[in-house]
Amino acid sequence: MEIIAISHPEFIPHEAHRINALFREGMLRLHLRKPDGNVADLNRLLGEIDPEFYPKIALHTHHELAAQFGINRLHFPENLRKGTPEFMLEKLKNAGFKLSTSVHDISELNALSTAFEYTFFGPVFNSISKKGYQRVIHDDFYLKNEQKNVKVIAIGGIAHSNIEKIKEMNFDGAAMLGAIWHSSNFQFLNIAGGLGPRQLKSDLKKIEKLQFISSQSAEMSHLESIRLALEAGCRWIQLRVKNQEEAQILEIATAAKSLCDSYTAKLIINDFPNIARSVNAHGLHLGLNDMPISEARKIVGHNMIIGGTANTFEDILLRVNEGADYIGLGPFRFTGTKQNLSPILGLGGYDELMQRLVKTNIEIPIIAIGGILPDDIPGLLATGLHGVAMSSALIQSKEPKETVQKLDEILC
Ligand SMILES: Cc1ncc(COP(=O)(O)OP(=O)(O)O)c(N)n1
Ligand SMILES: Cc1nc(C(=O)O)sc1CCOP(=O)(O)O
Ligand SMILES: [Mg+2]
Repeated sequence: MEIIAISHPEFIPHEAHRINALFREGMLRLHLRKPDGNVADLNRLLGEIDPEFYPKIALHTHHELAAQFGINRLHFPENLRKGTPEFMLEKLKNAGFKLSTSVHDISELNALSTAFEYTFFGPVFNSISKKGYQRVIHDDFYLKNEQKNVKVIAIGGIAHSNIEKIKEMNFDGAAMLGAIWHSSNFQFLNIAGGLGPRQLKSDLKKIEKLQFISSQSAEMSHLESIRLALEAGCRWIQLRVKNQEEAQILEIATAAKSLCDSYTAKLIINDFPNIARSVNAHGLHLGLNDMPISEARKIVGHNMIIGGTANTFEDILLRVNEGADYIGLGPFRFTGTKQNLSPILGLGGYDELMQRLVKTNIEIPIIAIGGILPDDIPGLLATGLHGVAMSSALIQSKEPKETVQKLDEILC
């Protein structure tokens, strides 16, 4: 059963990053349908969508943009189909385009050109998004195979609650609009959940709420700091080595990986995508001055977690658009652990940024970082963030095990 998403008919705030996020969560196809949208606005929106998703996008209007963006899916709304000669459709198909169309009268289904890969048919239920758009079939409808010339995708009023019904009616798939964009959340995730990629994501890409950042001092090496954190109970370790040759960092990372493996903890490598890949780390963390996340993705692949640093709302949007799996947002207060700190956020800064995320429906785990002490955590969690990353407070704790136990209780 194919699930196809249809864009909101108007241009909506932060649309590109919502679309990027939906694709990353497992959306397999998006029909970009902006009936009144002009070519400049559509061009701008496409420019903001991650190019890796262009093969999954079908254009309803302004087909002339397909060549510019390397898009090979074209949709022919009913009127456009009726005005396009068969030989043109065949020519497009033979040139490698995948064509789709829309039908509202059931008798037209088996007369459709086989140049089309599939057609939308509906509304099968009363539409959620178009008021007064009433269904054209009854509850006991069954689509016979001999009625179809091409695959038939049900459209109109599709939601989580009726998707099973669509299967029973023998449709080949379902297209959703209102259930995605009229929800206050990324409803698609709930509906598409369990279809594959999202399941994979939830298992492999779980972000721990307590993250330890390694550090080196006259008293303690990176590996010793990692052992201290592991023995205390931390299960998410970020190796953050500064001012050393890459070959030496690789050596430390290799030892850190076997140490983490022996405690079944996750190792995240700071700054170095190639080292993260070489040691088969669980994740990679990149700052705003490091390699862009989209480039690092090409090195480490899609299954490795990539976290990105942010200090402002604009940084967060950038990280979401780049495909970050979590965001390290900081600094909370001054810390000597990192040089050249960004402006300090304080509790007020987290509160304001978290509220903006809720208002714009952006969902991504946010990890607070920078000079955090155990007593800061309840206040930080109350802003809605996911967890915290700490270095000095754990290393300097007189009783690291008790401290981690206390932190786990607060964070769980
Ligand atoms: C969880 C987490 N958040 C932020 C950072 C900072 O990364 P970056 O901005 O690249 O700075 P350096 O750590 O490289 O100095 C982090 N490491 N982890
Ligand atoms: C690595 C790092 N990044 C920060 C940022 O604000 O981006 S603050 C920071 C240091 C975290 O260590 P501690 O808990 O000792 O302050
Ligand atoms: Mg960095």
